[in-house]
Amino acid sequence: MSPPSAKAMVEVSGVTQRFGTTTALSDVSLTIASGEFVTLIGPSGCGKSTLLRLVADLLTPTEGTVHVAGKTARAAREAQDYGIAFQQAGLLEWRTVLRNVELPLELHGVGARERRARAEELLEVVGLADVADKRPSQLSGGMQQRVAIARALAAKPALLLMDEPFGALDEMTRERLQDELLSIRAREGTTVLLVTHSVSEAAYLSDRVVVMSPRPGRIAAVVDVDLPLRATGTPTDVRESPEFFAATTVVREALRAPARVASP
Ligand SMILES: Nc1ncnc2c1ncn2[C@@H]1O[C@H](COP(=O)(O)OP(=O)(O)OP(=O)(O)O)[C@@H](O)[C@H]1O
Repeated sequence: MSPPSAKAMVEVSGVTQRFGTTTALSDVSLTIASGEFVTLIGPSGCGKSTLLRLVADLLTPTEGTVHVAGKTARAAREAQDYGIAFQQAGLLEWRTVLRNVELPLELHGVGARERRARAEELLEVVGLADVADKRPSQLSGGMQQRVAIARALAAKPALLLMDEPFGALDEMTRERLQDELLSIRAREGTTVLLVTHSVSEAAYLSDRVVVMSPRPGRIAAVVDVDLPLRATGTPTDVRESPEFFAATTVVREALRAPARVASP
């Protein structure tokens, strides 16, 4: 077995995941470079969440290996090398919204004053400053998801693992948070692995879109996305650019006939 490579943030090698008689993933290998933004897309049940959970060490692969930041997935979890925002927000009901966002900072031993300032800043970013003192159950599903996103970002992790983080949000909030995520990523050099069902979201955010096929889940195609206007244009320029439309077309086609590696 080859050692994990130095510059890879995530290295999944020959992973098969079985649940009883169900093979959720079959021989999946994926390397994500440090600073890369990769999305997983594919039909329901193709194993996207399973792959994310393996990287997060919430599952141990039946076969194969997973390395994160040059360590085993277990060691990376223990070192809290990544932030997680999953479909179920997973907030702690006995803590206020603010104290939920502070949690990863507490675990990293950050002092109370700095913790509070950072959590307040992030609640501002996700547009929830005014509900900082509420309990999670007093918030709508979309608001809870935004708290989970703020919490995932709190400790400025080198790696963000996100499972449909924008799923329950209205279109305007979704686009605003997508842009916020891109600017945080540009600022901090964060590596992101994100699961989505949205072709346009995948094309808009990613350096690479990994298209998965169902039963058993495999990587069917990898689409490189290059949107030159990301560097110089506004979000609207990017969303209306021919390169963006070309990328969404290639991803859509790969989803329909997933059997090749493609580039727009
Ligand atoms: N803990 C588990 N126990 C048994 N089967 C599981 C478990 N987790 C996932 N599966 C099965 O593995 C397969 C892949 O599930 P997974 O949730 O990874 O798919 P997905 O692509 O994320 O789906 P969706 O897009 O609907 O969220 C499915 O057949 C699912 O039923």
